[in-house]
Amino acid sequence: MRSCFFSLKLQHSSLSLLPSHFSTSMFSFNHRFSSHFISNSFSSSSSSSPQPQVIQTPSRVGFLGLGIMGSPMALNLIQSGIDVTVWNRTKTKCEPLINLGAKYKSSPEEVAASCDVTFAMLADPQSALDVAVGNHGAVNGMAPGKGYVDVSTVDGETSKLISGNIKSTGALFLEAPVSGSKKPAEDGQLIFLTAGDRDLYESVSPFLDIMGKSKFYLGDVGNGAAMKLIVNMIMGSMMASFSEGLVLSEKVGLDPNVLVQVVSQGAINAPMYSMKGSPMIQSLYPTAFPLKHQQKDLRLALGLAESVSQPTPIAAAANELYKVAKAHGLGDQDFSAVIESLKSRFQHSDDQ
Ligand SMILES: NC(=O)C1=CN([C@@H]2O[C@H](COP(=O)(O)OP(=O)(O)OC[C@H]3O[C@@H](n4cnc5c(N)ncnc54)[C@H](OP(=O)(O)O)[C@@H]3O)[C@@H](O)[C@H]2O)C=CC1
Ligand SMILES: O=CCCC(=O)O
Repeated sequence: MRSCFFSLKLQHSSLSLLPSHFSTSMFSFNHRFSSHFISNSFSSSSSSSPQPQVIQTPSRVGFLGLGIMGSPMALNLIQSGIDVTVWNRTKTKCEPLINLGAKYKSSPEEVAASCDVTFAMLADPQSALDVAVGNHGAVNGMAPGKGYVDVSTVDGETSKLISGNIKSTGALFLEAPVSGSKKPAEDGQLIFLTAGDRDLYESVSPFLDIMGKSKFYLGDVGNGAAMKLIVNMIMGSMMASFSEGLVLSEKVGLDPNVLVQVVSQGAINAPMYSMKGSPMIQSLYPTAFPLKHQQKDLRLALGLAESVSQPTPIAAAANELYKVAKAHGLGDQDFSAVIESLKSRFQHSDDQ
C-alpha cells in the first residue's frame, strides 16, 4: 500500500523531470525515492576557466570501489534500474554487478568520461587520492556538467585536495561519507554526511535516497569528513570500552552474556552492543567494518582534534588498542576484534 502511494505520488509530481530509463518499476522498487528530483542543477557563468554547465538529472552513474560497502551500494542503484558503470582495482569484484546489468570500464578515467556523476568508495585517503587524481584517475574524465561524489571516509585535507582537482575541470564535487555499515549498505539504510557543491547534492539526492535512509548537507568541503570522523571516533571509543567491560566481567566471574543483557536494557543501550556482544564473547569477528579502517578513522580524528588543539584522551587511548590489534594481524577482521588486544595472550605475546 505504502509503495503504491509513493509510486502514484511520483508519477504525478516528478516523473516528467526524469530521463526515460527511470522506469516506473524503479519507483515501486524504491518507495523511499520520493521528493528530491531536482532537474536543473549546474549554473553557468562567463570566465576563462572551465565553468560548471547546466545538466539535467544525471542518468549515467559511475561507481569506483567495490569493497564491503561499494558493492551493495552500487547493487542498490542497479536494482533500482539506474544505468551504472563500475570499476574496481581488483576486477573480479565487478563481475557479480556486471552479471546484474552494470557496464564496466577499465579505469576511473574512463568511468568518469562515460558518466554524468561518479561515486567513489575507497579504503583510505591514499586510495581515494590515487583513484581521483592518480594515473588514469577520474579527474582526467571529468568536465563541466559532470559531478564527482566521494563517499569514502577520509580527512578534510584529502577531500579538499580531491575537490580542488575535480573542480579545476569545471565539474562539481561533493564529499558524502556514510554512517552505517555492511547491513545498512545492503538495505539502503545509510546516513550520508555531505558537504561541497549544493547543486550536486540536489542532483544526486535521488541516488542518495536509494542508498540511504537520511542525508545531511553540512556546507563547505571538509565538514562532511569532520562529522564522519567524529562519529567514528565516538564509535571506536565505545567499542573499546565495551570490550573492557566484557573482558573484566568474565575475569571477575560474571557471565558476559548477562552483561550484554543488562546493558541492552539501560541508558547505554546501543544496537552495536546487542549485535556484536554475543559474537565477541565467542571470539567471532565476521567483518562488517574492518578494524584497519576503524584505526584509520581514529588516527584521522586525532589529527582533526590536534588541528584545533582539542584534547581527546579517550580516543587516543582507544586508538592504541586498535593499533595493538592491527599489529597482531587483526586488521581485516571486524573492528570488534579490538577486544583481543585486552586479552593476556596478546599483551604478553612478545615474551612467549
Ligand atoms: N565497512 C564499513 O562498515 C564502513 C566503511 N566505511 C568507509 O568506507 C570506505 C570503504 O570501506 P569498505 O568497503 O569497508 O572497505 P574495503 O576494504 O572492503 O574496500 C576498499 C576498497 O578500496 C579499494 N582500494 C584500496 N586501495 C586501493 C588503491 N590503492 N587503489 C584503488 N583502489 C583501492 C579496494 O579495491 P580492491 O578490491 O582491489 O582491494 C576496495 O574496492 C572506507 O573509507 C571505510 O572507512 C564507511 C562506513 C562503513
Ligand atoms: O565507518 C563505519 C561506520 C560503521 C557504522 O556506522 O556502523
